[in-house]
Amino acid sequence: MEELKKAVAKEALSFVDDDMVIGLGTGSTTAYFIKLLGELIREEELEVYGIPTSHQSRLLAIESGIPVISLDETDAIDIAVDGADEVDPNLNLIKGRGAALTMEKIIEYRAGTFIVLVDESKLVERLGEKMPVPIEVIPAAWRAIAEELEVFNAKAELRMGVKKDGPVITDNGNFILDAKFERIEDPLDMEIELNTIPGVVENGIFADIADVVLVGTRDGVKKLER
Ligand SMILES: O=C[C@H](O)[C@H](O)[C@H](O)COP(=O)(O)O
Repeated sequence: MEELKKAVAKEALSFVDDDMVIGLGTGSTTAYFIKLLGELIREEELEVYGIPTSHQSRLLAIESGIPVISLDETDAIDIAVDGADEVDPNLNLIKGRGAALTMEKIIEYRAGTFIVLVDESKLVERLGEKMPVPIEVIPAAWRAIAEELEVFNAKAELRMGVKKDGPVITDNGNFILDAKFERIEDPLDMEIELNTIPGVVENGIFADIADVVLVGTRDGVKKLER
């Protein structure tokens, strides 16, 4: 599995050019990309800037020698590269296992080309088949929102910390609800609908924003495009 992640990360380097501003996703697959991007910048003396989507990607980018900037320091993001938890046949995604979904969506929505890196185990027929939808919520509203999600036939659990007592706190200081849906008929509709609940900051359905999905398979890297 690690080999497949490395292979897609390497393939994503073919989208990188000099003078680019690149959105840097979060997670184990993107971590390979960030390290390889650092090497490429050094070897080819590129003038490339990274916009991190989390503390994780920011720290790793700095460690890898990638100059980092923030969203308000640039007019345009050329490409963004990130992993995903599920990808459906229309290239709609579930993201947020690492609780970084809000900043990821802010940056990837604005990128000229959004490139997703996954291994073949992430491909599903229908979103929500295997993974819950992570929802970032204002802490004071978590219980009310969890109850409201029952209207959508979803069972929500408050995500708890590992090596920390109590709930996970996101980079933005919020909680995460993991919502297991019985069925998500229309990902775009559901994405919009969830964000209308007061107290929801953002949800992990990324409908209609991936341009390219690079899939690591045992027979090599496959490229899916919208
Ligand atoms: O918040 C985390 C992100 O959405 C990750 O990009 C996603 O969970 C994929 O992570 P990984 O590449 O580690 O499977």
